[in-house]
Amino acid sequence: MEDTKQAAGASVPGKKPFPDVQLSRDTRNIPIGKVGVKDISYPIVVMDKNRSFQSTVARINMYVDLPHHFKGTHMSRFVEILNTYREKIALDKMETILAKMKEKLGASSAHLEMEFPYFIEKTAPVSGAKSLMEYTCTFSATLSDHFDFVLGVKVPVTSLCPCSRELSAYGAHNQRSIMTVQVRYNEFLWIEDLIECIEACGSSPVYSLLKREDEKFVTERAYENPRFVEDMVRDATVRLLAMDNISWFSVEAENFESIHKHSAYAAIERSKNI
Ligand SMILES: Nc1nc2c(ncn2[C@@H]2O[C@H](COP(=O)(O)OP(=O)(O)OP(=O)(O)O)[C@@H](O)[C@H]2O)c(=O)[nH]1
Repeated sequence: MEDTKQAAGASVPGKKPFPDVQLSRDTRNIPIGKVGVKDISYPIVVMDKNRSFQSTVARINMYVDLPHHFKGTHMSRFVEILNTYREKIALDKMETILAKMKEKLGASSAHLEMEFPYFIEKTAPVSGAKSLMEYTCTFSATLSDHFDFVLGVKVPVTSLCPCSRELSAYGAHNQRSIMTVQVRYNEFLWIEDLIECIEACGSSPVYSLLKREDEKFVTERAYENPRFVEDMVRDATVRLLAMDNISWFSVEAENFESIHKHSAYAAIERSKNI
């Protein structure tokens, strides 16, 4: 009877009330860890080390937990909350948005994930030609009894195989690799600084624009700097351990092998307990 009353829901004057099916009771006794909306495309603002801020478009996921006795969550409220912050969705709003999600959805935990392209101006190593390069970044935040935030970046690099270089009379196989880094930190960390740290771990950084003199330079630099996936994640670990403000990290390297159909892969995760 109680449930039927609750399920009566909102109404429009003169019309039959809309039943609130989500509020009805579920009897399977199974709570849900994450339920919500996925893949919303939405404008956000990201702090930019050189230009103060940068506007971009994120793919956003928003989830909350759902107690066992409710049939469903209220999907429309996630988007309503997002719309409240419209032009102002940025890193410093994540905890506020999560608190609103918990409040409006009566949840004990809330998750907010954003994946977005971030652009950095790079300078070619010899010609000095400038161009914008896109990096895929992620913000992943959770609010339960405490706030947790993880910054992630996918950094493309060139890797040149040390084994191939040793064995071959000419050249060495080399390929584009993706290094994926995720960090928890105590003091503000620029995306640019994290990218610079990871880019140094491959055989060479990659660029959007290279003239012929640059091409010669990056080809030779990679040859002089061969790297296995193991070298890449170990070098990254040394560098990330030396960054005092980082409390936890995970780093992965995937080399899209040019002599195989599969990739070479390595990963390291460390908590610094600071
Ligand atoms: N919970 C849930 N809702 C879904 C799903 N797929 C679509 N929806 C729809 O999400 C819409 C919005 O639901 P609510 O947020 O409860 O909408 P509402 O009752 O108008 O909003 P409130 O008054 O704030 O509760 C409904 O039309 C649902 O049918 C699903 O898989 N689960």
